[in-house]
Amino acid sequence: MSDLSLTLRTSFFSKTLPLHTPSRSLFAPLLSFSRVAPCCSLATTQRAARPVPWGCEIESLESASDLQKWLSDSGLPSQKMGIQRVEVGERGLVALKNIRKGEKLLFVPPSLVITSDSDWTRPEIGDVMRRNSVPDWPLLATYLISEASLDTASRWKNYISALPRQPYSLLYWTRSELDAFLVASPIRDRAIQRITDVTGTYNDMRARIFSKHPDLFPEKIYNMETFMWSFGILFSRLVRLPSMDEKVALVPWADMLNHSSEVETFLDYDKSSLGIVFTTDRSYQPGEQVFISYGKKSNGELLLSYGFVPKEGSNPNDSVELALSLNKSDKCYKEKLEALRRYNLSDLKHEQV
Ligand SMILES: C[S@@+](CC[C@H](N)C(=O)[O-])C[C@H]1O[C@@H](n2cnc3c(N)ncnc32)[C@H](O)[C@@H]1O
Repeated sequence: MSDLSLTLRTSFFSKTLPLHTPSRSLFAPLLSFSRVAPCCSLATTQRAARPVPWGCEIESLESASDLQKWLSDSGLPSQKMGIQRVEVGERGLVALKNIRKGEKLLFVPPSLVITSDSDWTRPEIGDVMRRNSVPDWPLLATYLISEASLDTASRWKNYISALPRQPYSLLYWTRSELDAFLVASPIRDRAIQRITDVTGTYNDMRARIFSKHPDLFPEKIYNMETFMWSFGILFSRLVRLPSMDEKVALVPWADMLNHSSEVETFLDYDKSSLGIVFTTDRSYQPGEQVFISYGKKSNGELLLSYGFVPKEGSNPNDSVELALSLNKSDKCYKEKLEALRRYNLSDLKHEQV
């Protein structure tokens, strides 16, 4: 494995963005979040990044019908849901017919899913990526940019046109916005770390690959702005599919589903129907928005990866991280330590206090 893949793995190897995996981390509940939620209007006041020349406005439905037509022409079976403007999440999938509890929906065939194994419209770019053992995340980020820049020559044209030109993402927040809105929150440091990781990954890719093949990777197309966009898309839409060997994938159509903390249903590959599905945990009437779960995440985690915060008080998985310390000179040190262990707080770094 080359240095590059090692460096990139350091940044992204442990990154998971499972729409299906409950999180066990605890983060501070950020009261200030609820003032930004649910649509994160801050997204419009970001650093002065040049917008990418593809995708659409985040609430746009213009490209949605083209997307739907292309998907059904390409093998997506007839759907009980359609893309509509919704109150929660700008655009979402809305029931067009009665949907029963326990029903499987979607059935997106693997041929319509983007993974690290997907064919590149320009195979010579994929060859360079493979030769350099680029890990999944930066590989998929580069794949998205490559296919987006090819416009109608890419088979993903209709999908990319329906992606937001600027996804809601903390990647676009300026340092002073992070300082102001995430004051005293651990999410502030994690957001800064994430921005540093994405920036570092782009710089590595540029130094070790892009600059060596300027004909394949012109800076006009492969630059910090397009990388921020593609990572913003990956953070907010990539799923890990347990039944596909934990592969990470972009699943067109399924990625129009918004999150609700009230539902407990996750995307996965269904071996019997050979498609990506989820099973409803409630019934839906025509006109109701259908939701999945992005995982049992706190408000802070949802903001960090998806750029939104649920309505105040609506997330039963919201949680707070409390930093506790225990002093060895405390005369009740032993008893307190035992009590902490009893409540599974044993990862406390009591040795150092
Ligand atoms: C997988 S996409 C879902 C489709 C997206 N609404 C669209 O129009 O492209 C995830 C993004 O949808 C939005 N979203 C999802 N669930 C939401 C919710 N409960 N409240 C507000 N925004 C939500 C956020 O912008 C998030 O980054």
